[in-house]
Amino acid sequence: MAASIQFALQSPITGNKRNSTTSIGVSSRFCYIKLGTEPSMRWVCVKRKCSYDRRILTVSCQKGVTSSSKEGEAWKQSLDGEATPLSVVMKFGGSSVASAERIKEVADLIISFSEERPVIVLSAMGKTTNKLLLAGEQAVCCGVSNVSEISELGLIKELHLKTVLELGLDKSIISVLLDELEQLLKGIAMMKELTLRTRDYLVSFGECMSTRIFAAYLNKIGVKARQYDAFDIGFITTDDFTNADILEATYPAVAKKLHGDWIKDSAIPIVTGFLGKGWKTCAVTTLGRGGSDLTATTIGKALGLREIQVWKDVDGVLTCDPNIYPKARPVPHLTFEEAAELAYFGAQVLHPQSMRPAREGDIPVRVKNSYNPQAPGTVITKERDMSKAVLTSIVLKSNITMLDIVSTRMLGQYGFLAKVFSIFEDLGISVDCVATSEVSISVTLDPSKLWSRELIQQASTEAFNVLRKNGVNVQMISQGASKVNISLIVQDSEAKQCVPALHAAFFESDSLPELEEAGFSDNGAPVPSISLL
Ligand SMILES: Nc1ncnc2c1ncn2[C@@H]1O[C@H](COP(=O)(O)OP(=O)(O)O)[C@@H](O)[C@H]1O
Ligand SMILES: N[C@@H](CC(=O)OP(=O)(O)O)C(=O)O
Repeated sequence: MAASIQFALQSPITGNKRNSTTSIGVSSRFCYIKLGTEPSMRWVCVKRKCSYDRRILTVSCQKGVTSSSKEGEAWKQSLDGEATPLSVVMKFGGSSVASAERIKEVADLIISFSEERPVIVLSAMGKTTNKLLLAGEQAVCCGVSNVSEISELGLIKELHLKTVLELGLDKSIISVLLDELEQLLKGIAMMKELTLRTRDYLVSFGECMSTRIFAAYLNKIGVKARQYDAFDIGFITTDDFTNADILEATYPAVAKKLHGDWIKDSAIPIVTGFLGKGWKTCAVTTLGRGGSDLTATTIGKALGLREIQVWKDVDGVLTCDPNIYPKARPVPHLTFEEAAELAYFGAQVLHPQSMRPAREGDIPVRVKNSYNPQAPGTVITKERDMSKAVLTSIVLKSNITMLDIVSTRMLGQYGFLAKVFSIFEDLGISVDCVATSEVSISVTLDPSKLWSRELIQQASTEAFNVLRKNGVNVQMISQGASKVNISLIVQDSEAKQCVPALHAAFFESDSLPELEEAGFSDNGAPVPSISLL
């Protein structure tokens, strides 16, 4: 099939239409078009079914979103007209690859899906990322000569070397990285500082080692695999170290590399989660904690895959955090919007940004349990049957700050809210929930979006009743435009008791558990929000 496409592009700025023959590449479901020749113009991804029409495409160009034309050209050459045979991406979190035994189990799981031709994304083994960060903190103050004695460095070495040994692999696959890691820690000790940039480079050792070990193990047992560092295959990000955003240029570059290599010599790609490369600095960046989920959905969208699988240590997305309330149960279906809200409000199970590429590519995300693969898990799609849904899940977010602004000067005035929010903007503080009256505004400060739908009335009334019966004073309620969330703000000291009470009311029997008498401290201290999704 030819993949050269005629598009009449309409400039979003001038409104002028201009004919443009934009040669592009296609993946199995998408095609990418580069708008303009300047590097600052963005890639646009459209559904492949549109790609063979001559049609007007109106697009908005985002400032600051960049793409390299060189990559686009190379990508075009490799993908022209060809659908990728890769079909799913499977991401395994730290808990799924925490030991040699777990790695063997995950390898067996992948082999059992061999007809899928998967791309594998891995996080660092177990709690390695936390240990690397602690080692970095210790290096800042321990002195160069004591770096070898840092306890976390010892634990990291021990875990990885033991794993390599138990899997029957050659330790040379990680020994260079372990030496480099120690050198880096000595550098930190010498400088007596740990910048955000260095922090990202430091934690990257976790994913770099886990993927090398896993690929080597698959090859050893006769399953052809190829290891990739995400920062070397086109994961191009902003330079916001520790919390970088993926840039549009990533999609064609990653698709080109993974698809092209597969076509030349098919081997299961094993990709480092969580990592990218800053587009200006070219340094290693990270996508925020838990960012491997986002790596997986980005690959899913780039290649237009059939499904994105995120394998965890729980039976899917649950009705609440099982660490707070063990009776939490799996939620079988969620929409992208609901899952994103859950994640924004702090449900640790998914990375807050990870739903965006899946939603844009309309690719189902399945959250599964690598310890219990038979469990159906949670399927996240664009739409689901909402006819019986009242409440989906409860998230508790601690230590948010609530600010009450009271001024009689607001009465009958205009522009007051605008002034307040411009101050937050100047300070770079994102506002979470807002409630207003004629003379006051209450805001909670943290990132999120909120909703309203018919059922919200029922859900919020019932939630209020549950909390009132249990003596909890709701300080603020907020529902916003995204239609999938209500937030109730209560005192920190009462928050953990609210979750079982709400869970029992909405997901269990009719009888409600009584909360213990809780002292209300009204001292304006940070309060948590309970988000009811
Ligand atoms: N609503 C929720 N549903 C499922 N898990 C949750 C929820 N809220 C918090 N969690 C926690 O998230 C953990 C899974 O996420 P994460 O640690 O990122 O997994 P992984 O490292 O395997 O990717 C679970 O073990 C659970 O403790
Ligand atoms: N290892 C990184 C990235 C990640 O996604 O981890 P996990 O999948 O284990 O949450 C972290 O701990 O943040």
